[in-house]
Amino acid sequence: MRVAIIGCGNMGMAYAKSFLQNNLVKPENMLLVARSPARQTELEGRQAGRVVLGITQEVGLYDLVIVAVKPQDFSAVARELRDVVQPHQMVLSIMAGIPIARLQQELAHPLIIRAMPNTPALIGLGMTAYAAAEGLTVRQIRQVENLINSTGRAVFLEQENLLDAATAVSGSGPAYFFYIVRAMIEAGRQLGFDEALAAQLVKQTMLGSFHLLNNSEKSLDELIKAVASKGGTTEAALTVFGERDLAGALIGGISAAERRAGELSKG
Ligand SMILES: NC(=O)C1=CN([C@@H]2O[C@H](COP(=O)(O)OP(=O)(O)OC[C@H]3O[C@@H](n4cnc5c(N)ncnc54)[C@H](OP(=O)(O)O)[C@@H]3O)[C@@H](O)[C@H]2O)C=CC1
Ligand SMILES: O=C(O)[C@@H]1CCC=N1
Repeated sequence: MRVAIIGCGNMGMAYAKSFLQNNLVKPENMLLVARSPARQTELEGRQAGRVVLGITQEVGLYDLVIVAVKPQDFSAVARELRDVVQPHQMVLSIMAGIPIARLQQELAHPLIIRAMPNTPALIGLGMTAYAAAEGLTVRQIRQVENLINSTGRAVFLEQENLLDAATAVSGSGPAYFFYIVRAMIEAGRQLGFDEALAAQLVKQTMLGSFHLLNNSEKSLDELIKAVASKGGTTEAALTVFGERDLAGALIGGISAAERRAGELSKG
C-alpha cells in the first residue's frame, strides 16, 4: 500500500514507524509531507520515507492520505489538499473532533475514515476507535484497519458520534494515567523515597495491578475490597478520595474532554 502522511508530528510519525516496522508499507511507498524546510530536513534524517515540502500533486499518487495535523490546522490543509486528492484515494483523519461530514465537505471528497488513536501506538500498544463514511467498500475499510492494527488494537464504531467520547476516554486517556502516576510518585517522594525508588514502586504497582485486573474474575469493586482491609491503610486513603470526590473529578474532566471535542468539530 502507498501512504502519504500530512502532519508528521507525534502521531503521524508513530503511524509511519508502525507501518514500516510491520512491513505493511515500504519506505519507497511512504510520503511524508512537511510544512517547513527545517522539518523537512529533520524528517529526511529519520529515513522513514520520501519527504516533500508542502502538499504537492504527488500526494495524489498514494492509495491512502493520512491527515494528522492539529484540528486547528485542518482548514489550511484542506484548502490545498482538495485540489490534489484523487477520486480513488482514501483519506484517514486522526484529528480530534472533526466529523466525517466536515472532512468530506472541506476536502470535496467522499472516501473518509475517521480514527482516534492514542500515544501507546508508538510502541504497538495503542487503542484506536474508528468510523467510516458510507461509500467505502469493506475491502477498503479492511485495508485501513490492517494498518491501524499494526499500532495496537482497533474497534469499529457504527455510530460516528461516539468518536468524541472515545477521544475523551482512550485518546486522552494516557495523559490521565500519567497524571495519576505522577501524583503517586510525588506522594512517595513526600513520604521519604528518592524519585527513582518512588517511581519504581509506583510503576511496578501499576503494571502488576493492570495484569491482575486483566487476569482476574473479580470486579473492580471486589479487587478494591481485596486490598482495603477493614480499618486499614487503604481504607484511610479511599476515605479521603471519597471526601474529595476524586472519581467525580475524573468523570467531570473526561466529560470536559468530550465537550471540547465537540467544540473542535466546529473549527
Ligand atoms: N497526541 C495525541 O495523544 C493524539 C493526537 N491525536 C490527533 O492527532 C493530531 C496530531 O497530534 P500530534 O501528533 O500530537 O500533534 P503534533 O503537533 O506533534 O503534530 C502535528 C504536525 O502537523 C504538522 N503540520 C501542521 N500543518 C501542516 C501542513 N499544512 N502541512 C504539513 N504538516 C503540517 C506540524 O508541523 P510542524 O512540525 O512544522 O509544526 C506537526 O508536525 C491532532 O489532530 C490530534 O487531535 C489523536 C489521538 C491522540
Ligand atoms: O488533546 C488532544 O486534543 C488530542 C486528542 C486526544 C489526545 N490528544
